[in-house]
Amino acid sequence: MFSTTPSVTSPYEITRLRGALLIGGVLVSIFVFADLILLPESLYTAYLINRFGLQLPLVVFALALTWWHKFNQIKETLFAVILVMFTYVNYGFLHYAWVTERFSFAYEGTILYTFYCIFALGVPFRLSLIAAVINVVGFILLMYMSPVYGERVMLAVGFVASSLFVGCYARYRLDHAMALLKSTNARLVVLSTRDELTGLLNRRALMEGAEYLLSLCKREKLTTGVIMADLDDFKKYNDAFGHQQGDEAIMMQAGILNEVFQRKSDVVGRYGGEEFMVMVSGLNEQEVTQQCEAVLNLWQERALPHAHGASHPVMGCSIGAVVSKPDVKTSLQALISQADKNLYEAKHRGRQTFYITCMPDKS
Ligand SMILES: Nc1nc2c(ncn2[C@@H]2O[C@H](COP(=O)(O)OP(=O)(O)OP(=O)(O)O)[C@@H](O)[C@H]2O)c(=O)[nH]1
Repeated sequence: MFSTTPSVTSPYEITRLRGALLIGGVLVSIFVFADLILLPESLYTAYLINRFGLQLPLVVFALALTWWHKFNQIKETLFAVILVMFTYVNYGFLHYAWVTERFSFAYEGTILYTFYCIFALGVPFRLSLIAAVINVVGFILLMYMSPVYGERVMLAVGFVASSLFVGCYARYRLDHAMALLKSTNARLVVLSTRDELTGLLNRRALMEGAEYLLSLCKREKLTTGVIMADLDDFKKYNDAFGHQQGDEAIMMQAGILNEVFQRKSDVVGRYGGEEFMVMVSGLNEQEVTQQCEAVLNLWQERALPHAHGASHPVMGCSIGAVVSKPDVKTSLQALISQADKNLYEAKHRGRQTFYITCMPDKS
């Protein structure tokens, strides 16, 4: 049956990630100039190898992978792995600078990398936490091997550990808010497109779906059928058995329509009150006739006793249908109006029957 669920826009997300990776590469390069001012010249070669030979290629590698068809499936894990590798490459230089020159290279990059991967590249909470734990353990081991910051070692460890975990917690809150937003959105889509009683499309979504199917039929040169079904003597039924039981008959009608019109492309909805509309595609008059008969037969099988004084002893419906080979001028309103006329003809012919015509009329 026709669905109105919106699809995910991943091409935009990929473009955004490419932009974020490019900015990441530019940031690394800018920091190179800032760092070179502070570093002793003897460390230049090691530093440049570390940045341009190891860190930057990691960014380029991630950027190249964005063109891979499986990138979407691996991107979160990839960015988490890159975060750890990036950080450990930096630890390598920190260690080297200390061992060779007793130079205390800054540790703040560790925090910046984590924030960049978590927020700009979107590494989710669990992977962020795993990466943070690995990076904090690495930092503690590094401080154990080379006390780069002297008596401020504990302060550095505390600062790195708390910053990384604050980042992870913020990611957790963000993931939670996003999940809530997603489920609320999905709920809103259901509320705005579905009829509460029957679960079928409501009038607005029905019209949208029907317009869409009609334009598809025009483009693909397919026939289209509009079927209007209206419960018979429903006022009498309501008066005799009450509104609640009346609602159950309406739900029964929805169930019957769902049973008969099962194709994904079928547009099935509640037109209003006890009137329903279905739009089908690619079927000829004979096939639509069979579907109308199937609906009436299923009502007969249900054998739901009708109110005293109704035109038939059991509940059923009348159906008006129209089949058309639409052209550019064919409008949905014209099809509905013809199906409605046919419905009243079916009512006029004694109810629990159908009346079908073709548009334009073949006779
Ligand atoms: N229980 C219930 N009744 C509804 C609902 N929507 C509309 N109705 C009732 O459906 C009845 C429709 O009555 P009419 O338009 O006179 O049609 P009818 O009695 O079915 O007569 P025919 O269509 O000529 O066979 C009204 O009494 C409405 O109150 C609903 O959601 N639940």
